[in-house]
Amino acid sequence: MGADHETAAAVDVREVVKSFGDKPVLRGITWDIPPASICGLLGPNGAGKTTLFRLLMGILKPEAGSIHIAGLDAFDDRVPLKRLIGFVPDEPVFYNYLKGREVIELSAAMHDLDLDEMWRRIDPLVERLEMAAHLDAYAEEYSRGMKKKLGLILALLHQPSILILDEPTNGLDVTATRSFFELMREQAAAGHAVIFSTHLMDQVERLCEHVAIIHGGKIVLAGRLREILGGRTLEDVFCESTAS
Ligand SMILES: Nc1ncnc2c1ncn2[C@@H]1O[C@H](COP(=O)(O)OP(=O)(O)OP(=O)(O)O)[C@@H](O)[C@H]1O
Repeated sequence: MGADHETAAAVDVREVVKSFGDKPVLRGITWDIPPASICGLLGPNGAGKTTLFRLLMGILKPEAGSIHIAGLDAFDDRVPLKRLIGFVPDEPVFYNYLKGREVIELSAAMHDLDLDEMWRRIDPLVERLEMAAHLDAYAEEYSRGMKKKLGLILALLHQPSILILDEPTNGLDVTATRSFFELMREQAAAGHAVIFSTHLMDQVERLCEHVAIIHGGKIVLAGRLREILGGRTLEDVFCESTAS
């Protein structure tokens, strides 16, 4: 797989190209994401982070190149991959006629989970995210942060080995952000890969072992955060990498 680390990559992206109409967005993305680690994806507005995540999720198909996740093709094998991946989109959207509890149960049914077992497992997470009091309200009426929390619960419902999170802490309050950090560290400690996009440098510095910066349709910098920083701040590294 050509990874720059000892273990096989959880996600292996090779020379991926994607355009919208005649507008090229990704011009040859190559990126290895190791298992059992937290990787932050940074990039200026419009750099293509969400587009790349949609490609990883098999929502979009690359025009050229390949994406393999746990050895499966991200587009052709997108249905079996749903069992391995938990995804939180930038702006989670829910059916307007379902309460939070029903959204969770629908998602559990789609993953073929036993409801009693699922609730026993998920209740502590619901408590940690302070969502227990809101599960009988309609999810579409939730605040932005509450929608993110429900999205995170859904992403973790089926115990995926890879988490893909698009700006996961957008809208989260201080306590919820702290809970999110703890949860992500637990996921990585359990051997799972966590990939998340953000504009918040301090979150990457506090949470991530690996980082990647996307700019001009390419990954311009990727690797272990400590080695990349070399004593500089991530903000400095980011500004240098995205200057041209
Ligand atoms: N469905 C679409 N149709 C046309 N253009 C699109 C579509 N989706 C994204 N784009 C364009 O692709 C480019 C990358 O967008 P994307 O949302 O992937 O960037 P991003 O890095 O996630 O940005 P941000 O940090 O602002 O969230 C932008 O120029 C955007 O306008």
